Amino acid sequence: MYQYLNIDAPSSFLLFAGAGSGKTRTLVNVLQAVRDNELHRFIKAGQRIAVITYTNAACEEIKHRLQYDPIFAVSTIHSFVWELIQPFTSDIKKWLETDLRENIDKLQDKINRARDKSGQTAIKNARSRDSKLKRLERLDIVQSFVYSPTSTRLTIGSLTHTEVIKIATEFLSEQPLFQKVLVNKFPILLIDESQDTNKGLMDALIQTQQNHSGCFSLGLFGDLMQRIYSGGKEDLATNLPQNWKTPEKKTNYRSPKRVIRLINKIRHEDDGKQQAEKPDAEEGIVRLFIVQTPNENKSEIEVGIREQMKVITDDENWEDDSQVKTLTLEHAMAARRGEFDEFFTPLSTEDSLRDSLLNGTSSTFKFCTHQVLPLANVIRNEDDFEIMRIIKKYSHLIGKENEEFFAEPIALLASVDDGVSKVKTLLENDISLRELLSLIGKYQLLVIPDILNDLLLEDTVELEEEVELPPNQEAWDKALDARLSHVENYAKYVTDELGFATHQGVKGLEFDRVLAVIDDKDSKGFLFKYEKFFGAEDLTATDKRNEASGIDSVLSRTRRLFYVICSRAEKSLAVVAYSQDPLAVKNRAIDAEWFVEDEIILI
Ligand SMILES: Nc1ncnc2c1ncn2[C@@H]1O[C@H](COP(=O)(O)OP(=O)(O)OP(=O)(O)O)[C@@H](O)[C@H]1O
Repeated sequence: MYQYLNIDAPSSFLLFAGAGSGKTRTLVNVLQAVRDNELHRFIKAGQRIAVITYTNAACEEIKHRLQYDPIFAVSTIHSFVWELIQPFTSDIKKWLETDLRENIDKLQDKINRARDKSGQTAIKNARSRDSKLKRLERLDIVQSFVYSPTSTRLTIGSLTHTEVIKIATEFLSEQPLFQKVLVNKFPILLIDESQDTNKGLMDALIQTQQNHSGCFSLGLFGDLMQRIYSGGKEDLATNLPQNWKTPEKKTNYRSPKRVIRLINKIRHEDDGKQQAEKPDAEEGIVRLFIVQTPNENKSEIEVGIREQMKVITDDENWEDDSQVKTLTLEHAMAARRGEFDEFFTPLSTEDSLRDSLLNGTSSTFKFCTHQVLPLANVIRNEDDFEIMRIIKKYSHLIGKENEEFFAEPIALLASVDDGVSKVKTLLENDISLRELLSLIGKYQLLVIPDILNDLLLEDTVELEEEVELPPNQEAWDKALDARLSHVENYAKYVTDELGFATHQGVKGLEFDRVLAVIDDKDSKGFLFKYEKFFGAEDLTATDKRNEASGIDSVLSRTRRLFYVICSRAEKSLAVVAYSQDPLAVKNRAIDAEWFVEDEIILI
């Protein structure tokens, strides 16, 4: 594949291959080879190699494997296109003006045609129109636009995630100059997980490649069977330009034989592509546990299943939390099982906090995870050196810039000491975040962000009347009552150190032992329905029609997600299906030849 990236005679290619076939590994190896052989040419020409991945975690992994060499620009698709469009302020402004006007007209039209002018929908449309009008009016004063893939704070010049993709797509499709900017800057562009890249943008990139085929190589990696998000280019494999290469990879290097047989069977109902085992593959073990619902003891049941897996596989690690990855459909389900729901649930119900809660990026979350928890930890361990380092670094209490410290250093250090020992006593119990922060605030061991500080003060201030808190603060007010252990588990969850992840979040990852929990009732989503897929719930006429005519539907989406989760296992796999009709699930699993009778355990 290295030869495709020869910048004197580049080729473009699509490497679509099944799970664990080494796509990501190939991507990294090929890039290392380019760097080893052609580095000087790129540096001389002031050019870089672009790599687009689907998540920030995947970005980090690839950057790490490429030793953070600056010749590679590794980013998510949003960050990548933002970097490209950012200098074009006046073009962005023009695009935004047209887009806002079109949307305002559309909304106005809907409002005019609404039968009930004071109904919920009409009111929502009017609100949305007004906010767009306001944005349009203030467009003139924007000096430069801003975009952050992680921040949810919108300022007057902010662009949304959708907008940066749309703008880049339109610029690439309609401005030859913009295509030139891209290919001059990045003569090689590789996209991992390209099955989920926005369709319009993908078309524009392929068009760009066709117009610059002599000096630009576009390489796409992915697997249509692992398409989880809508909006991707479904016909990517069947509608490629003729001069593209389509190398194949048929071996699964990740999973043991039994898992490969299972995922081959799952895939058999979709595009039918099958994988072979690597020569030294182990046999591996899979089991399907079916649990009758409703059931209130899911956590205990899953602990029991892990004990059974330990015996079945003769692998002690099934009992060790850190050695098993439990996959749930939603974060909320992981939060309950991973005991971080007291902190997570109230914050996750607030839309404006949700994204930063999941990637742990906002300053208030960081305050909790990077200041409060480490401080509590070193106080618990009586690590005096670290205690002082953290307090000094974050509190501004100890140092010449604090007049109080300057005037009476000994008294102040005594107060810090007092505070630390009170915190230590408090930490002997699983106290709430509120209790801990109150004490930290009282002794000024850290600088508490305003949003939390106001909530801590509330008890002591006599309020004349009940004040309604803004939604953000209300959510934080509830989260402050979380026990500290829940905040600690949350911090581990967002850094992937807790043994839980979501079905959608594990694309591209691999784990020795996977416990995949299938539980529609506990999830609020409507995109995936395992009960239907497993035959425990009737299909609607539309489901049947879609399935028969190959239209993407809840069944095909669920099948692909099932393929993704089962294909993460490197040694053994336990699928736990909570169902209202265990027998139907069992029959379907046997009929489809996913599992044999001996591998199915009814609970
Ligand atoms: N040729 C190879 N020889 C040995 N091991 C390999 C080879 N190719 C890949 N592997 C190993 O197999 C595992 C899966 O590889 P990789 O993650 O690159 O696959 P992938 O195709 O990107 O998978 P997925 O689509 O499921 O994310 C990794 O542990 C990788 O190191």
